Amino acid sequence: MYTYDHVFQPVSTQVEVYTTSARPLVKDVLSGYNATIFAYGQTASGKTHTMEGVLESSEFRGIIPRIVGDIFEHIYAMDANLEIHIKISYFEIYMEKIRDLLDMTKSNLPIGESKTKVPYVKGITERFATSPEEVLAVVEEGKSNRKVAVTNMNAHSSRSHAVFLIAIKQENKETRQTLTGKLYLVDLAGSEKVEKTNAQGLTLEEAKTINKSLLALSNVIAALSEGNKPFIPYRDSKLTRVLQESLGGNARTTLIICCSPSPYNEAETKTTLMFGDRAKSIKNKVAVNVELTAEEWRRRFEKERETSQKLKFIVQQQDAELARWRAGESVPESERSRLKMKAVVAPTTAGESPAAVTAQGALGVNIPAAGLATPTATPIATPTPVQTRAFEEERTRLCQQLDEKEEELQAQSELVEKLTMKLGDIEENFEELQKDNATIKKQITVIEHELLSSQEEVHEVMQALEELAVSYDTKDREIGTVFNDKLTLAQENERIQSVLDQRMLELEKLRESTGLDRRKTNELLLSIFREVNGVSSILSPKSDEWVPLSSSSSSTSATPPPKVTDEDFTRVRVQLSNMRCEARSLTEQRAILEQAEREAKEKAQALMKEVANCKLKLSQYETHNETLTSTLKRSELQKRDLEDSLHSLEGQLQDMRGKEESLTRVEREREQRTEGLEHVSRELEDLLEDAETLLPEAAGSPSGGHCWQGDADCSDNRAVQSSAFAD
Ligand SMILES: Nc1ncnc2c1ncn2[C@@H]1O[C@H](COP(=O)(O)OP(=O)(O)OP(=O)(O)O)[C@@H](O)[C@H]1O
Repeated sequence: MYTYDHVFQPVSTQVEVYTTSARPLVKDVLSGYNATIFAYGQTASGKTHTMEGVLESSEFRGIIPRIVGDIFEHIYAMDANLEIHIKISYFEIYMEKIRDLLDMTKSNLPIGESKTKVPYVKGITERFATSPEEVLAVVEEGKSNRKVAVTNMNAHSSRSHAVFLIAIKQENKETRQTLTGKLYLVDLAGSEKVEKTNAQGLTLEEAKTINKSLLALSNVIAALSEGNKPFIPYRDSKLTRVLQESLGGNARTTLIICCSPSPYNEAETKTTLMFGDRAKSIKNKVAVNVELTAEEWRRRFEKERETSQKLKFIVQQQDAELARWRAGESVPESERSRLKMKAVVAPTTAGESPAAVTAQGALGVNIPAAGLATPTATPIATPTPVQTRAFEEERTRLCQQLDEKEEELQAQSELVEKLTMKLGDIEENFEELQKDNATIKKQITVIEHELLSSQEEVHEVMQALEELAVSYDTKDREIGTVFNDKLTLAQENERIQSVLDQRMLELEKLRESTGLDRRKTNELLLSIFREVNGVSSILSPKSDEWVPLSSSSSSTSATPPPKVTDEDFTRVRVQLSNMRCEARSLTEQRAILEQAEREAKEKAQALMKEVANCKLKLSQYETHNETLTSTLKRSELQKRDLEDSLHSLEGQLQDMRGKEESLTRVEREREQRTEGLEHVSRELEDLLEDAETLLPEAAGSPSGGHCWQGDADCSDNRAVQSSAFAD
């Protein structure tokens, strides 16, 4: 169950919404009150439609164009004695930055505080307007600037709070009295949940910031609705800080909550309804922003003084009468004091400012009547000439005192103003310094991280270098061993080659000698065969005659063979047996030689194999050697690269150390500056405290003429509100 002042149906028209929720504020603003209209709700629920609508359409125009029209209508019908100034500002709060929509160069405006502790946007553009058209032109300008920002920075219309401010200052040309009313028209950012939008990156940041500022708004509203909270967290976001006056302060505030009827948005709708319900219970403390002229203050002071003198006189008379009664004297009726206190202090509405009357009439705000009327109902005893003179002297003295106090007060106010400004500047500087400090700290952390990672990197590089050096040594040793092996192999190869050459020579010789032996053996065998042939021809069974072996066919018929004797036979037989022996020994020699040849061949083959093996090994070693050499070269290159990177890392390390030193220096300087600033701000606070103690003294003196908000001694407790105009 939620409670609201009014609920509009989906079919409600723009006129209905305006007439019910916004129109009553027009009179309030023109009577010197502050007013605010907020539009709250999730994206696309109709906030902009409600606040702006379609500017050009008379049917679909929203609150802004309608209220502007009404304000001007009222102004046109007002007293000609009033001088009216209308100033317009238009800004948006996006990602906790205040952007001036009437001057795009102002993208991060600070928030300041007026003398009366009212927050305002420092340096915001204020445009004077003399007609509704001019105001609407400013609205259009702001809207188009917002569109430019939208296209430049991704669509953020629904993610920024747009604040349109109309400040109306009325000055009575006769009395110089001024009334100031401010009207804030706020189109809040969409209040949807982050998870529902699937926001990521910048959008997520935006959503978080919006949620943060809307959370700050609901926290402020919650704290205000509880009513007994000593602290209201206005400073938690720029939105609540800027609109501090509108939230539980001096403003008549209307909150329009826009809800979606879709079941999909049930959660958001419920939150929105609860937000509105809670906001409903807040009670603002409204007061007219009136500035009294010095003349008005003096007039009131004179009145007060007269009353006090009369009262004093009555008291004196009554004291005297009492003394007489106490002394046992009877005071006759004719000498008794006839003055009644009531008659002197009887209130009257005469002299009350028109603004206060309007305020009472229109808003029912309990503003006590101002001033005291001269008593007319009861006659006052005429003072004696001595008393009159004394009064006159007293009056002159009091007037002088009043002038002095006024001057003092003026000087003090100026001093306070200056000090406040200085304090503001110092606070700004301090904030900036704190921001710088935070940035520097972040940078230091980043640099420290970088330094740490670089140190780790250097460490890793050093380790890698060490490992490389170790592997380099191992490889070097391996290469040395391989070189030695290669040398030994080459020597072995040479030795084997020489042995091989020797064996080849031996083989050659052996071949030659075998060839010679063969030839000899052949020749011998030939001669033996010849001889055997001769012998066989001699011993041929066909004839008993010897046929010479060499000429058996040709000389058969020519000469008869000689006669063979037994001796010849014996000789031949001996010769034959000798030849047989010789042939046997030769055959044996031949077999030995053939065996030796075979062995030599085998040996040669084995040697050849060994040589081939050696050659293979050599080529393998050479390949291995080449691989090792290339690995060595690569390792050397790597080593050189690593040395280079080590050098550059050392350079970086030195740079970082330099940076670290400079950062430490900056940090030290900053600390010194912070200390200095703190010292200055302490001094300023002391000064302000002194000034504050001096101010009430000055204001509370019997002749004090200024009335400050909340001053209990003041007969008229209407707030004296210094507005942005005064700033
Ligand atoms: N009551 C209504 N009648 C007709 N159209 C409406 C109404 N409310 C909203 N719309 C339309 O719905 C659309 C979204 O509304 P609008 O832009 O006002 O939403 P919003 O809450 O301001 O959104 P955002 O948070 O994105 O700024 C607009 O096209 C608007 O014209």
